[in-house]
Amino acid sequence: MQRIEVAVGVIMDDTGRLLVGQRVVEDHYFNKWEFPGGKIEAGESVSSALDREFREEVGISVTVSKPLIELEHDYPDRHVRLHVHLISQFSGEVTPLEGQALAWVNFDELEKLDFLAGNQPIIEALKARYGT
Ligand SMILES: Nc1nc2c([nH]c(=O)n2[C@H]2C[C@H](O)[C@@H](COP(=O)(O)OP(=O)(O)OP(=O)(O)O)O2)c(=O)[nH]1
Ligand SMILES: [Mg+2]
Repeated sequence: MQRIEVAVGVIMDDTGRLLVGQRVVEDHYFNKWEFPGGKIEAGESVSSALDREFREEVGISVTVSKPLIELEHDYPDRHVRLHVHLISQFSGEVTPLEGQALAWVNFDELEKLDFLAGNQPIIEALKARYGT
């Protein structure tokens, strides 16, 4: 199976809450929570893919981001490599442009969400860095 390269962005607000979205595509992962992002197109860097995906899905332009973690996960129907960046600067207003739910959640709330299975290492990395 082909490995899909994915750019994923984590934004934390001033109070330590994280931006999460709920998937709207009606595939196996319908309604699962994720960090916004999407597939990296040919010739794109992670940063430019992030900026494009956040413009399309969340209505903001990503101006500064840095790598947090890179990981691979095998789902039954697809293998993904997630390039996860922490976004520290953006412009525009966060807006759910694809009809998806978007929410700002703290770590306690994050743990209760039905997240994509591949995301546990991301959550662990965030807790190691910011959690109590
Ligand atoms: N955006 C995102 N994708 C994730 C996360 N965790 C995870 O395993 N994935 C996987 C699920 C998908 O197979 C893939 C992302 O692809 P996607 O379906 O969101 O791609 P896309 O936004 O480009 O959407 P499309 O144009 O193909 O419809 O990465 C995550 O936290 N955020
Ligand atoms: Mg997406």
